[in-house]
Amino acid sequence: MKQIIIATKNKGKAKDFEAIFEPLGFEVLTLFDVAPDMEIEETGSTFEENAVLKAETVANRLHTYVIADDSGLEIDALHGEPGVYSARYAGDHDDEANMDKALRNLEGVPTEDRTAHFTCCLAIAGPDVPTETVKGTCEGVILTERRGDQGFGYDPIFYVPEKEKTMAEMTPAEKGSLSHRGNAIRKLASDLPTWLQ
Ligand SMILES: O=c1[nH]c(=O)c2ncn([C@@H]3O[C@H](COP(=O)(O)OP(=O)(O)OP(=O)(O)O)[C@@H](O)[C@H]3O)c2[nH]1
Ligand SMILES: [Mg+2]
Repeated sequence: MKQIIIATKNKGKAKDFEAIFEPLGFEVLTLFDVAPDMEIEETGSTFEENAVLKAETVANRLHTYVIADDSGLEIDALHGEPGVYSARYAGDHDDEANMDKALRNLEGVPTEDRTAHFTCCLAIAGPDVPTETVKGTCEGVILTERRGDQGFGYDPIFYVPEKEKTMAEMTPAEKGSLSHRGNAIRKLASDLPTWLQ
């Protein structure tokens, strides 16, 4: 089976990648498999800068092709917060505290003003090629309480009107069919055969 390395330590993200790449015949490896000691400080101020930083750091270390994902939630009524700080909004990778903070900051905001979107920037870096990036987005509405137990991050409060479900009420495959990550991967997919032999 072909292997693809995702420069992530987020197990929820890894599951999202597996739901999309496994049906295409790829085994998904993460930093836990290939470089568990690596901690990359995300010093960029945009999703793109952080995705490139993560992909190039790991590609330089391993001398092979690597994909990195930098992503986050932007809430319109909060002027784009939490944005690049999504993982560390209230506590470092504390999904429950992060959701509580978003809900608190949106208290009293009516449904029609609770619009938000997820963005996913993917960077693919390799030893002898310029790094490429692609972006995918997904539009939704922030609920007032959690619904569903799938996914990760803000999925239980991110409602997708077309599906009448939160992302946490979808299977991994259904989330992948419309998510910011799925949309970014589909843009990248046409390049994959030449990048990853
Ligand atoms: O509900 C969600 N559904 C998603 O599909 C999703 N995608 C991103 N996010 C949020 O944005 C942060 C990314 O930050 P991030 O790109 O730095 O990743 P991370 O730090 O979690 O892992 P790594 O890949 O850097 O190792 C994550 O932690 C989450 O809070 C999501 N929340
Ligand atoms: Mg991170």
